[in-house]
Amino acid sequence: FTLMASTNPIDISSSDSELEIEDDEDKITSSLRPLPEWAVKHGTNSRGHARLSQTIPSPSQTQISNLNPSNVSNHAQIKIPRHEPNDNVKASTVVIALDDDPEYFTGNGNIGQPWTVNSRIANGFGTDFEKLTSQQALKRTLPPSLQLSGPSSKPYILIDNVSSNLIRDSHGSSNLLAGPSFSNCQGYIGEHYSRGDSNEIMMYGNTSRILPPTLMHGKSVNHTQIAGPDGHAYRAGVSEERFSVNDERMVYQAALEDLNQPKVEATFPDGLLSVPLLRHQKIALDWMLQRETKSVYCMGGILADDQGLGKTISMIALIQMQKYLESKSKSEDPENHKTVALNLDDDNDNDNYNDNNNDTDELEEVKLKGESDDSKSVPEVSTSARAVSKRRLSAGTLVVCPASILRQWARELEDKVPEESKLSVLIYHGGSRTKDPSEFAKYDVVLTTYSIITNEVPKQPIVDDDEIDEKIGERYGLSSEFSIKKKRKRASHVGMKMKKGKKGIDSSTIDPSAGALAKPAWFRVILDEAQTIKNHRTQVARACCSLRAKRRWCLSGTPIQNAIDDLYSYFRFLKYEPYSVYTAFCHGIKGSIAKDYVKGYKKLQAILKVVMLRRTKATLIDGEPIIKLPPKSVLMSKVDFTAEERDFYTQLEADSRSQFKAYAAAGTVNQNYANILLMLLRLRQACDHPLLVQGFDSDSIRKSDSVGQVSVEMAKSLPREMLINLVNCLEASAICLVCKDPPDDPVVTMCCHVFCYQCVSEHLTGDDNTCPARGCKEQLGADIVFSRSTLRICIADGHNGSLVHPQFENSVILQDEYSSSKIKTVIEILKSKCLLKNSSLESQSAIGCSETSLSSEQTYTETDHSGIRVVKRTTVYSNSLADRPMKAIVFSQWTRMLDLVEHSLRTHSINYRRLDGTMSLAARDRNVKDFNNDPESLISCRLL
Ligand SMILES: Nc1ncnc2c1ncn2[C@@H]1O[C@H](COP(=O)(O)OP(=O)(O)OP(=O)(O)O)[C@@H](O)[C@H]1O
Repeated sequence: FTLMASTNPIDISSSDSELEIEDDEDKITSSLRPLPEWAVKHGTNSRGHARLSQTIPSPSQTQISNLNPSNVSNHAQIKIPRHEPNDNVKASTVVIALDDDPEYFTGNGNIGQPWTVNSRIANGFGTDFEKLTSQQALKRTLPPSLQLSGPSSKPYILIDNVSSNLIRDSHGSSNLLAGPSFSNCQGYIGEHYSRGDSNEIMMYGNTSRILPPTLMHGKSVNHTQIAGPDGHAYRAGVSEERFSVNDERMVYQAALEDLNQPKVEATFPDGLLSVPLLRHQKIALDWMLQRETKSVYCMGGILADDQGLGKTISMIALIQMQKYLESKSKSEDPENHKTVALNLDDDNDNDNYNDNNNDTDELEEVKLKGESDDSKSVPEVSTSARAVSKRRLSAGTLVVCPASILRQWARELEDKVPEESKLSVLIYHGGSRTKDPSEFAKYDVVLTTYSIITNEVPKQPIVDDDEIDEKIGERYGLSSEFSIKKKRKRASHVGMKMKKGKKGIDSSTIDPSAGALAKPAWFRVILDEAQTIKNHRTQVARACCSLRAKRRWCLSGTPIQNAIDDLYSYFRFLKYEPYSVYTAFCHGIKGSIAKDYVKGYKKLQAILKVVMLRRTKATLIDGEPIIKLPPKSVLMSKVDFTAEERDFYTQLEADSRSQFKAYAAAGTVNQNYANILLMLLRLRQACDHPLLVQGFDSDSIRKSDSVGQVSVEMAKSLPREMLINLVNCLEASAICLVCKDPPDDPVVTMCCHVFCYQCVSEHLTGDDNTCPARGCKEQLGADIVFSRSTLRICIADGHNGSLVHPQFENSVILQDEYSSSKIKTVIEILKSKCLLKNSSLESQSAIGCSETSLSSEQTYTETDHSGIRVVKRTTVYSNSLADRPMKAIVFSQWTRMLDLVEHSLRTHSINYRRLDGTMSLAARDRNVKDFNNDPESLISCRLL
């Protein structure tokens, strides 16, 4: 994902599907959004009520006023600008956020970094992690009566007693390692929401708002200081939530930040990458090379740099460097090279299994270098007699990532590696992917997704046995060492059994159902967005742990999202002994923290130090921030309704109130929980554009849905209770029952099982039409698989009263062509911030102004107090944004809103590209490329 000189966001709030009840609910909570009195007061469900009251800062009066037409929250948020360390930087970017969704500012993901524009952004709201969070949130909030129906849905993330209290933030998730961004976002949210302002477009620009010091870039923010136990510096950025000296999160965060960072930079030969590595990336490279070559066991680790610091490019540098060193050592000493280099049979994976496994020979093909016609730089396999006798299939580097960033990896490999040292890359994805594992040997890098790994690789067993061991151990006072030995014994027993009986863990080479990916011994496996495997009990985590690899890496900007347990899954994948054994992890880490958290976290710090490298944007190297970004400014614009829009909103609110009262009078609030959330959602939609509130016809459903018309027709014919039941099933289920990942494009079957649409679609058209849920024998068809939007729209259509009031039926504000107040404001901002500036730039270039360099490396010498001369280097970035063109990103939560914004963009001849979750990977990729590279476009708005 290509950097732009700076980026200003415009947010209209968006997710991939319409009418996101659970997102709405989640945001209500996460943003401390005031709720209307009628929704709060009657929140009779104890869980829901508790949660609501927790999140509402002041009681009813304020809440009511905030839903009054004059105070309706109608924000659009604009972030302005940051630029990246990229010489190719072409433009500045405005991010406009319509719909007041503070998730953009939670430091969670790339949205908080407008300068990293890539297809991940599309993922930010539509898929995996965010979805999971909101689904969980909804699940927690839904009354039991709404959760009973459908298949039992286990919570996806199990939070242990030890850690959940320690690290949950006010959103109930993540951010443990978020460093200053965590504090920033708390501060920001506190500041923003405590003011109770409304009807605003929020804009991040160079002006207006005085930001807390922690938000100011360019200031040398001392990270440890922010996290430090005295709390002073921290307080500057935190207005809503204050931490006591003894707050464990602070202790933990300080412990982690205090890790002694390595400082040695690798010497990276010219010509291997087309861009120079930044200093922190060279340091990462050196550290990774050390881990891969000097470490006796666990050859790899966790690169946990903050989002956007260039983990991908650091990894590509590692791959290139290893290839370079290999060819160098080969040319210098060909004989020695043969026997020493890269003996994949030393695979540290599955120790007990890999030795002497002659059983597998007959099932394996061999692709030793030299036997291949196309002997591109396949990692070399030792030609030692032992290795040859074992005849194991080998392959290069496997990168596993979410589907949404697969193309981005490919693009980075393409763009950042010059022609003369190109890496051969295979994208292992899609129905027509090869079934021949020997194909992998032809490529330096194979890119694939977590879903495919889950489908193709046999899973390791769940570690529950260990837990039993642990309990027994505790009961009888056995030491953790004893338990570990016991576990090892048990593991070797399993290994023996596998050798003989061909069953048990990692039967990849003997399990006929194992797919191609499970067959080779990989030279290196990289898990990008490794938090995907944070729950070690999930199939995806167990499948990743079964991959056979010599070197293993986890990349994650948020390595701990929920609990210390998250780390266990990485340790298990990395084979980081002894903590890769659950008992050792529990005794050695969780137990220590439970006993004395200060000491416990210090210990964890030391344990992590070995395998984890983490830097944030505020990390200093030799007193200098590792990356210098221009300040991010936030500008909030208040948008007034027109008289007609205000009438519309007032009427909608009145209808919603009376509907709610009717539920309350009938004692059916609990049963109508989903409807109540839907009513709140409608009110928010009305702030964007009244048309969003109107029901959609089947055409508009089909336009944004993967399910077909037959499904819509069937849904229309179902009783309302059944539709609600299906919605509940869909929203209570955090994982797809086929791939065991958070569902991508989730659908629910009539038998109440939830899948990714892609996962279940094979069962709609293939030979086997039975439901793929375990034990379910229901026949499936396209007519009984429903998407969320189909269900919600059908529910809403039969829901008199809360939709458009008859008096507005023919109103002009309900026309596609109508440009709502908020859309008008967006266009105004785009014109004033971008078009004006860009046209003046154009005229400058016409009179011969040259583009200034964005960054340059400067070397200078300093004499320290002992008289030693120290050579220092620093990268200087141009602070001037004035000479760069401006690009903009417009977010919305609703794809329908994107349609409406698009309409206005076209009307005003503003060039744009669209990006949303309904688009194919190829289409997304094309649009991202266009957005980044198209010199024609003065402004490209990516609508997410
Ligand atoms: N040395 C460099 N020169 C030029 N561009 C760079 C450099 N390092 C990183 N970038 C660019 O910065 C952007 C962010 O990098 P990257 O995606 O690797 O970050 P990341 O740490 O992997 O982020 P995330 O946690 O979101 O995955 C990319 O567009 C990348 O090409």
